[in-house]
Amino acid sequence: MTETIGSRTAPADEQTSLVEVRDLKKHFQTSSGPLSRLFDAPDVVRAVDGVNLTIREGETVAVVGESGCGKSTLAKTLLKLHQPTAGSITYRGTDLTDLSQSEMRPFRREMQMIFQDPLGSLNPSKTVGQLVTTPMDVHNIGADSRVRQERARELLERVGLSAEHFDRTPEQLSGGQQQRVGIARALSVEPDFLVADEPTSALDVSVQAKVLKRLDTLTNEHGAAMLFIAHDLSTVRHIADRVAVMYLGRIVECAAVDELFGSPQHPYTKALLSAVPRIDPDDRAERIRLHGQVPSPMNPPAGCRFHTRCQELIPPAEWKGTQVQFRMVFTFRQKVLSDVIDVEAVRTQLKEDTEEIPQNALVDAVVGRLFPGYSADLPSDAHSTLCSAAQYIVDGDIDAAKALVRDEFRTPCERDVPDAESQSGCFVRCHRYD
Ligand SMILES: Nc1ncnc2c1ncn2[C@@H]1O[C@H](COP(=O)(O)OP(=O)(O)OP(=O)(O)O)[C@@H](O)[C@H]1O
Repeated sequence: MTETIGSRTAPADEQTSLVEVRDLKKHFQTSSGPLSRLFDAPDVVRAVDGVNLTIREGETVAVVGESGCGKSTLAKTLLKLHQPTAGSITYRGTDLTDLSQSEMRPFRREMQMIFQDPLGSLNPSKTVGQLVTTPMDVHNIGADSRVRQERARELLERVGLSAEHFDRTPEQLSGGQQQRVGIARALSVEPDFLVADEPTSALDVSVQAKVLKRLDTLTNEHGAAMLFIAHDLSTVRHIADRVAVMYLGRIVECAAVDELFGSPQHPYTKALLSAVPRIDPDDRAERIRLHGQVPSPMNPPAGCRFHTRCQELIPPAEWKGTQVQFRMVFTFRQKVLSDVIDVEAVRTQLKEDTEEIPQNALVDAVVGRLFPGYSADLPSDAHSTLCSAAQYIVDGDIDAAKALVRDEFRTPCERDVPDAESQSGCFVRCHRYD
């Protein structure tokens, strides 16, 4: 494995680090995957698989990525709501990794979480007032219950609720109001570190911006650092200082927010950004469509995990065509490897046009189904590999087809894991930046 670093410029104002996450892994054992059904052994879901992240005092770091990439697992593991499989979590210089739940208690006040589903995270039998005062009771904040109630009222007002909400139960509130209670409750114990897991995704679009603004203002006023989890980049632009882009259990790029939006480096970040709606027509970039599906975290691709979908996939040194052509033959390879072709369906369709199908017409049709372009423009040796693989498929020898394309269309991106480590907390994990 090579150690390759793509460093980005550090933010100007270096601050003391509050949370340090090093090579953090959280794997789940499950018995629902194909291997476990076959061999009666648990499959391993590599939900978080080698995350390095530094969060500084008072800083907001956003983690963004598609559904299932491991954001929530990262958030929960970081707070020790899940026990890490490997790696370390350090908070203000204390290694939390192996602390028991009781040893974690002193840190629970300082590290608070705001959940995605506000109602699910609020005890329905308590009033709003009780929900905000209870954490203060537990952690002994404020001289007596009168002071705590006073503080709860003040906080509820600051999140935009009024005295009339104080005696209601969560179910009597709207989603936006419930999430405001969640924010007030988390802030009531004066945390230094907040983890907000998609705090507005369950809310109406009309209230999302208001709740976010409130969360941002209050976190800044309290001087708390925040890890903010979001699906899409547009949500985080105005709230984050730094953004970490996550893909299949790993962070692929981390940069100061303006740098990430102004000059994204990782091909995955570029693709995510191209999907962000822009108001200014001059600012609109062409949408980058990624290839194929997100692979399973039970069986992630070797090397760079993004290579199977990457639009900037690196061709091997001996490749004679263009990068775009290599990307196309690689798509052909991926389709062969994942058994997407049904030769009988191709045969049936050809039969609609002609009774007697010439052998090479069937091979050409299979190539046409699997290759996303005009294959005759390819370098001749690549074109003949495509035809040979299609011939194997037509002959029913799918293993030979797979072996051929696997050998002939290799990319350096699948060889090594692009690694990243930087003092600044900003990096790109991509072989293009080796
Ligand atoms: N307790 C669990 N047991 C088994 N697999 C799990 C468990 N929790 C999460 N996973 C799996 O781990 C992977 C990452 O899930 P996670 O919820 O962390 O992703 P996410 O990026 O937060 O997704 P979303 O944006 O949809 O919330 C998924 O494949 C998920 O199915």
